[in-house]
Amino acid sequence: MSRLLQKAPLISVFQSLVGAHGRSSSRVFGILQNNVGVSSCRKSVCGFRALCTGKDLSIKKCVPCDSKDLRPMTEQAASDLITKVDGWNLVSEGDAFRLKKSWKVKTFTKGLEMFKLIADVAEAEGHHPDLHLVGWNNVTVEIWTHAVGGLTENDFILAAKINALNMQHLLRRKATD
Ligand SMILES: C[C@H](O)[C@H](O)[C@H]1CNC2=NC(N)=NC(=O)C2=N1
Repeated sequence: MSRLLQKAPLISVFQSLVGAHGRSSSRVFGILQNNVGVSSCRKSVCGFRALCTGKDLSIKKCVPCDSKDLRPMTEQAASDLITKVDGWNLVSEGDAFRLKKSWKVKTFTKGLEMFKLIADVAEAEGHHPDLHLVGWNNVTVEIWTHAVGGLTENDFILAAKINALNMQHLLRRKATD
């Protein structure tokens, strides 16, 4: 491998790496720098952390929240990832961020059925949301990583898996439907 690197001058490797993005190298580094810690589940590649794309969030696995390299992600990283989980909002509680999404369910018991579906995913992932059922048919789910007091990729994985659940039969049809 080192022989190969000796052949390819570093500058051309670097240009090929950042040129395709159509962005200046500082812009690419800026994005990468802001996203360190976003993909705690990815090994670093040539010193850069590969970025997680939303479409693969729902098939990823949460990492144990007590793993040593887990730390809260930056606001920029969270703002990038929130676009990948449909219907979820980034809300700040004090100086920390959480993910939040609400649904209207058909009945109180269908709200509890929804909790059970979400609980099964949370247990399978070892990562758990806060569940609220208010005014008999208003469900709100909040997710953040308690162990680090902020957001990690685990939270977005759980949100994506919740989005992938078949819950349509539990939900009230929107007025616009
Ligand atoms: C060891 C295990 O990862 C921890 O107990 C888990 C359980 N579920 C969790 N869920 C959430 N949302 N945050 C945590 O820090 C957390 N920790």
